[in-house]
Parts: sequence; structure tokens; C-alpha cells
Amino acid sequence: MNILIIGANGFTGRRILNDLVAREKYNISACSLHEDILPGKGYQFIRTDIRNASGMQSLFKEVCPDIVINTSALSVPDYCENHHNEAQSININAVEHLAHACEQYGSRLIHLSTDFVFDGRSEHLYTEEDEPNPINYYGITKYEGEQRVAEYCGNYAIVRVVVVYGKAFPGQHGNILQLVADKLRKGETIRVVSDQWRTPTFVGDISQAVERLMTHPKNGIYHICGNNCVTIAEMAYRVADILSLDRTLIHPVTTEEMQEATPRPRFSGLSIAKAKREINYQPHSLDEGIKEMFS
Ligand SMILES: NC(=O)C1=CN([C@@H]2O[C@H](COP(=O)(O)OP(=O)(O)OC[C@H]3O[C@@H](n4cnc5c(N)ncnc54)[C@H](OP(=O)(O)O)[C@@H]3O)[C@@H](O)[C@H]2O)C=CC1
Ligand SMILES: Cc1cn([C@H]2C[C@H](O)[C@@H](COP(=O)(O)OP(=O)(O)O[C@H]3O[C@@H](C)C(=O)[C@@H](O)[C@H]3O)O2)c(=O)[nH]c1=O
Repeated sequence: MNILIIGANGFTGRRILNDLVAREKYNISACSLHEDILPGKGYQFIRTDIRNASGMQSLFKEVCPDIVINTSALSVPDYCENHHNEAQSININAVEHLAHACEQYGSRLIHLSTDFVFDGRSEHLYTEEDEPNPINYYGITKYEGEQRVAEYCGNYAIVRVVVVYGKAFPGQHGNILQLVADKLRKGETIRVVSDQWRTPTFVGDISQAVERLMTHPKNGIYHICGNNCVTIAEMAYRVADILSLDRTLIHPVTTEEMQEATPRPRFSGLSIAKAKREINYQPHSLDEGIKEMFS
């Protein structure tokens, strides 16, 4: 089976690449905007900018992928808020070209998306049937990208993940749990929001789910995240407690006090009932994920 992983230098993409290579049963190609951050064995790396239509065509011609896993994105909401054109070209236009290329080559597209497609006004965990209504530009572009995939691709799965955490490699952006651990280890304080609820996702659980979705016979959206719905502050306290760090350095603040430049959903916990039912998805608990991340 020929697999193409796009965005393979990224936090989630590299974890999926490493996990699938370790299975030793796939023919794997990886691409990213820049050179391979950590060259290894068991895959070929082809540097490609997926905004470039002819570059994408050559990539597909060379790889002839059965499965395409798209983890590439402009995934920093604050940056997207001030760089609309760039966000649109990566999160929407390139995704549309990708969907067409998959259709042309008969590839199944596994496309990563986000809880930020929702407005956060819900009182319950969002299901795949709930109507998106993004409240920041990143969310708008990711929702539009989802729609292009569903419209132009005959064989696809959209995988929505939430606050992804796990070990990062040098050169990758970290995550809020790593930031908390780093600050507390240095004896520094950190302000964390106490009124935004999420279902954080252990990065290894995404590759577990993606591998199952590669051969799953259905199209559609899948919510893939953890099964604990907590505030960002609660995540920070769990890191402090599990690593025996000083929890008094954590200063919980409201969204209003935090004065974030980019609006974020108040509540964007996702329900994983569909993934459990259809692909027997079984995520780590938050405590298990934190322990594995810092082991
Ligand atoms: N991180 C999170 O908490 C969450 C992430 N998501 C979604 O999950 C997915 C993965 O996110 P994450 O792991 O954080 O992503 P990263 O930001 O870590 O990685 C994205 C990768 O995309 C690559 N890329 C960007 N533009 C292009 C391009 N034009 N052509 C080719 N490659 C490109 C970059 O490559 P290079 O490094 O080579 O420049 C980068 O490494 C995204 O779809 C994101 O929207 C959803 C919810 C939460
Ligand atoms: C840096 C920082 C963040 N936070 C909060 C803000 C936010 O709610 C949460 C995570 O912050 P981050 O900066 O990691 O990113 P943020 O932009 O909120 O995270 C999002 O990333 C994109 C890609 C997604 O798709 C979303 O699912 C979500 O995970 O932590 C604090 O409370 N204190 C801090 O010092």
C-alpha cells in the first residue's frame, strides 16, 4: 500500500510517519514544505509546497498514493487571524487541489481538522452531526477546507482533533502541556485559562485512528480526541501533580482576564462515540497520555 504523508515535519505528521514506518508493512512517502527535520529509514522524503499545483501533480505522479494523509496546515490561530491570504492558500486552496488530485489518482484522503470549527456555545460534547460555526479565521479556513474535501473527493475521512499533546522533536512547535512543564521546572509562573473546556488529544492516539481509517470503508467526519473534557487550567494542574511540580505557580485566569487577541470557543469538547463504535478507537486517558509524554 502506497502512503503519502503531507506535513511530515509537523508535530502530528511526524508522529504518524514514525508510527506507520514502525509497522514495516507500508510503502511510505513523506513530504513537507522544508527539508526533512529528522531524516530516518523506511520512507522517502520529497520536499513539496502543496500550494504549487504543478509540484503537487509531480508528487502524485511519482508516488501514486493509495492513501494520502494531510496533516499540513497553517495551524497557529493567532497568526491566521492576521494573515488571511496565507491561511486561505494553505488551509483552503491547497486542500481543494489535493482533493482533486486524490480523485484523479483514486487515493483515499485522510484530512486533519479541528474542534475550532465550532463556536463553543454548546452544553454537550459536539458530535459529527453538529453544525460548525467557527469564530476565528483559522476555524473558518479549516471548516472551508473540510467542505472542499467532502465536495471534490469521492473517498475521504476528515479527522477532527483537539489540543494535541505529546513529545515534540526539536524544530517543532510545542504544546501547552510542554509549556507548563517547562515553566514550572524553571520556577516560573504561568497564566492559564480556567473557562475554556477541551478534550485534549494524545498525539499517538491520532496515528492509531488514522491507520484504522485508512482502510475503513466509509466516508465522513470522525472526532478523534481524548475522553476527558477539562479546562486548560485543569490540564496544567494535572501536569504539575503528575510531575510533582509546584502547582501554586499556575495562575488560573478567565478568558476575559487573559485578553487573547483571537477569539476561542468556550467549550469545544468532542464526542468520540462514533469513532469508538466504527473503528474501535480507544484513546489514552489524559493522565496516561501525560505520563507517556514525560516518560
Ligand atoms: N496542534 C494542535 O493542537 C491541533 C492541530 N489540529 C490540526 O491538526 C493538523 C496537524 O497540526 P500540527 O501537528 O499542529 O501541525 P504543525 O503546524 O506542527 O505542522 C504542519 C506542517 O505543515 C507543513 N506545511 C505547511 N504549509 C505547507 C505547504 N504549503 N506545503 C507542504 N507542507 C506544508 C509544515 O511543514 P514544514 O515544517 O516543513 O514547514 C508543518 O510542519 C492540522 O490540520 C491542524 O489544523 C487541530 C487541532 C489541534
Ligand atoms: C500559551 C498559553 C495558552 N493558553 C491556552 C490558550 C488555549 O486555550 C490553549 C492552547 O493554546 P495554544 O497556544 O496551544 O493554541 P490554541 O491556539 O488555542 O490551540 C489550538 O490549536 C489549533 C491548531 C487547534 O486546532 C485547536 O484545537 C487548539 O488546540 O491554552 C493559556 O492558557 N496560557 C498560555 O500561556
